[in-house]
Amino acid sequence: MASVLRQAARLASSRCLTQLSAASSTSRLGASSYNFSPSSRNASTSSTIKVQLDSNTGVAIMMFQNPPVNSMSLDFMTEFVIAWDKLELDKSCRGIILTSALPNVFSAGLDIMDMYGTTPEHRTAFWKALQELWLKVYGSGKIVVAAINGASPAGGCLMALSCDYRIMIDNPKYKIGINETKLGIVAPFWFKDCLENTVGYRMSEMSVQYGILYNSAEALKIGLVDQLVPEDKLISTATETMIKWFAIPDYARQISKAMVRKATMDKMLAGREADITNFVTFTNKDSIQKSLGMYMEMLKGRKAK
Ligand SMILES: CCC/C=C/C(=O)SCCNC(=O)CCNC(=O)[C@H](O)C(C)(C)COP(=O)([O-])OP(=O)([O-])OC[C@H]1O[C@@H](n2cnc3c(N)ncnc32)[C@H](O)[C@@H]1OP(=O)([O-])[O-]
Repeated sequence: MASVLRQAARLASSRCLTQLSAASSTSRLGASSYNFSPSSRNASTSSTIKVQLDSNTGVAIMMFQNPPVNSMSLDFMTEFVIAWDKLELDKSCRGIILTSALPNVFSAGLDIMDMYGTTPEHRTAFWKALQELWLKVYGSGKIVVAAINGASPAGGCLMALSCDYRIMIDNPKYKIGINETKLGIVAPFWFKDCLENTVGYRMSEMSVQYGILYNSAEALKIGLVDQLVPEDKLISTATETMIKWFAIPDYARQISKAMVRKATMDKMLAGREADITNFVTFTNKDSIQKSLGMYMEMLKGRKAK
């Protein structure tokens, strides 16, 4: 317990855990009384991340708008982390909903063009940015809900897995999963750990090897998402869910969250440098560059058909 408390304190001092006063409890709110617009303010400063914070409810909605498919480029991830840090520092924000401002896609995962034909220096910066983003989201003391409104493969799935609760639009055309092997590449251990922590060992073993993308109903069945809703109910359900979570005292919930996530966080923090080296060495290989190039061709060709 002492080490968990230390970790919670460390996260707090590194701004991952935000100390929120019990006085900010939203017991004055009920899901039915939720009304976003009057008190919401646009807290966005970036071109690819739009943030709307309702200071009455404490709910922030962070929308990805990096057309065409919200791929996680170095620029996108840098802007994400800047926007995230602002929310972490904002004491009026108690929870964050991650969603997409684009139709049909939550996020297409890592931007393949950042991995294909780029220098090792660029890929080092790219991977560091991804680690940073993940550490912030996974280690956050705020309540984080993914409102998955479209396709969410690979890095998009990781982003959803890093949240506390996942709500997906009930539509079989939207797929989610860790599909890296289908591209001829390997998801790092922390992608696998997040999946395993969520759906269990056997399901992860199958998923990561076969690179399975699950439709919404399948994702619910294996526990990869927690709830399915019609499209027009996605944000209202995410907000109502958040408000229910607000009823739990923050401090107790934050320490419990840090305790549950500690082993996964520690593994990454201890292996960060090695993980970067692994990624850069792996993506230096001609065979991997060839696979990435072929995959990009396939994506572009699919569109041409
Ligand atoms: C080793 C480390 C671990 C790796 C983790 C990862 O996340 S690896 C990533 C694993 N990710 C995947 O496997 C997902 C691959 N993507 C998809 O499956 C689909 O794009 C979709 C289902 C997300 C959306 O379908 P849709 O029919 O709505 O859209 P569309 O298909 O027509 O594409 C529109 C444009 O976007 C382009 N583009 C797309 N994705 C990426 C990308 N990641 N990056 C860059 N660009 C991408 C696509 O080429 C096209 O460009 P164009 O021709 O306009 O210049």
